[in-house]
Amino acid sequence: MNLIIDVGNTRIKIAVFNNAEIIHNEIITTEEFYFKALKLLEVYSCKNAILSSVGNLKKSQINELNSKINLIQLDYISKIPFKNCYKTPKTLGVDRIALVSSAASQFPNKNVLIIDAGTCITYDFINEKGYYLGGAISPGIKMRYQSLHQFTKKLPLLETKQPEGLIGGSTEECIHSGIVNGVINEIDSNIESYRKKNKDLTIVLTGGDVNFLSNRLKNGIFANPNFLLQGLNTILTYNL
Ligand SMILES: Nc1ncnc2c1ncn2[C@@H]1O[C@H](COP(=O)(O)OP(=O)(O)OP(=O)(O)O)[C@@H](O)[C@H]1O
Ligand SMILES: CC(C)(CO)[C@@H](O)C(=O)NCCC(=O)O
Ligand SMILES: [K+]
Repeated sequence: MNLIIDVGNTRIKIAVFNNAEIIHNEIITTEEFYFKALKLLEVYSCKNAILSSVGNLKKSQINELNSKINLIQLDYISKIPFKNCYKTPKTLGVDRIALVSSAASQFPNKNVLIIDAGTCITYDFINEKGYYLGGAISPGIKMRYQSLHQFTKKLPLLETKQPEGLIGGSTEECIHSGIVNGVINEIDSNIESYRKKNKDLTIVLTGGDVNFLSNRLKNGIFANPNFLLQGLNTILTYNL
């Protein structure tokens, strides 16, 4: 059994894999981290673990866990199942390394565009030769709501909501239209651009907003909320 930990910018996800199958999956807080990890180690008698962090987790918390189990901390020197052509490999987010590893293992010899709609929306492209070329980073849905509120005097902080239509008839409707229609147009139009350049393109959508977005986007997309966790499990297996 493998223990898989994904420390995102907003939330920590912890999972247990039996070979390629997820048998436990939950979202935890920073405070719960050590207790929950230890508990899962024992309950499932995990032998190996991997941790990817782009967020806040204290070094001491990681060291504590490291003393209990063989823990791989994903970084830019970890062994990965693709060729990294990013111009600044040292600054590439480890979450993106995990997503691309997932694509390399689940869709070998395919052009794959991975869209992770989380705190940020990231686009990552790996070609059929297994070369990772990069992609794009833009603000996530929640971040867009927060920034409109934070950087203006008059705009309220709203929860994500499907807009009634294109033309917002009130302050709230205008915000929902601007953000949600904006994100959907951004994603659909990026997909179109990638499709024009790559005839045979596999598209994967993941991240905290996957459910909100998947039926609002144009067709032909694999929605998989566990794509990043699966990538971490792939890297762990690859490094043992
Ligand atoms: N219960 C929730 N708490 C926070 N965000 C949520 C929740 N449910 C859905 N979301 C959405 O998920 C997004 C955050 O995604 P996710 O949980 O993947 O972020 P994360 O843990 O920071 O991971 P990453 O850093 O990889 O994006 C937010 O934009 C928000 O709209
Ligand atoms: C882009 C985020 C914030 C998405 O979680 C993360 O992957 C990150 O911190 N990346 C570092 C910059 C880069 O990937 O080039
Ligand atoms: K993300």
